[in-house]
Amino acid sequence: MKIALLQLNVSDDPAANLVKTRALLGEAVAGGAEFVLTPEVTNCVSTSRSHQQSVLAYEEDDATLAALREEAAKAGIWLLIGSLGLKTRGGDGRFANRSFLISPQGEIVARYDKIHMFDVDINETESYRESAGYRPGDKAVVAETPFGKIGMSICYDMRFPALYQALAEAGARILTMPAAFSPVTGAAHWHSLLRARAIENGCYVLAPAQTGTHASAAHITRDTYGHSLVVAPWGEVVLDAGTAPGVYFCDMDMEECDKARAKVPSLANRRPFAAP
Ligand SMILES: O=C(O)CNC(=O)[C@H](CS)NC(=O)CCC(=O)C(=O)O
Repeated sequence: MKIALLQLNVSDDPAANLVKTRALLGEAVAGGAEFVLTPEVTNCVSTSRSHQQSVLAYEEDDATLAALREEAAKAGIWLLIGSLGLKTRGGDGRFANRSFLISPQGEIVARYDKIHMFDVDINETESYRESAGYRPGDKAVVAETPFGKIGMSICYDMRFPALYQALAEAGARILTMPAAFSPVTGAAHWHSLLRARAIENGCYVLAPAQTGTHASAAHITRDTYGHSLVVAPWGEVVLDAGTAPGVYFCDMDMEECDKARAKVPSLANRRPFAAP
């Protein structure tokens, strides 16, 4: 089947970002994609909690979610909205970093809240405290589609292989890893992490990414790595989008999962062991 990854360079203005995302989604549909994926925080890249408070919405009011559901239904495609920053109720006021799988009827088939928060000091000038703004999820999610089960994750999750083992054990054959990756860690780790997750689980890895320098009304600049990637279950990188925003098409053949798993049945060969 033909899939398309949207590589985005969004700002912290959700309305403007929706215009861009819709245009690229239109190109993906015109190009024949049956499954389209967008990056992490498709609606808003921002590190300012006060700015997010003023522009983000609750799930039921979110204009990006409503519009993209409508587009998926109109086009009759599957759509993974890599994630949206959303307000949440009943907690401590932090946002959710939530991924959505949308059916060709425009229905929400599954939602997943990012579990692992990027609380990291990369160097003297670059540190992140994702958990200051976002409330982590605590539930792994596998979604059913006619072309195979999808194990959902987001960005920093990709560094925690136990999550993917659980997803693969639950039947996932596709692992989605939408991202807004740091350029420093991206150059060092991105391809290796994604290829490892594909190989060890015999799964397709689909990783649509944010790219470039993100404009911000709050004047806090942020750069992301780009390189939206598709890795086949045997570990080959079958798509690397480089750094330009745009629509990137790729073929996905689910028989490749069976072939890879037949060659090296590491999922089936797993063994229990006592803790060291
Ligand atoms: O903050 C937002 O708006 C949305 N969230 C993100 O962009 C998150 C947290 S800062 N980014 C990552 O997880 C990058 C992980 C990464 O770069 C690595 O694992 O090396």
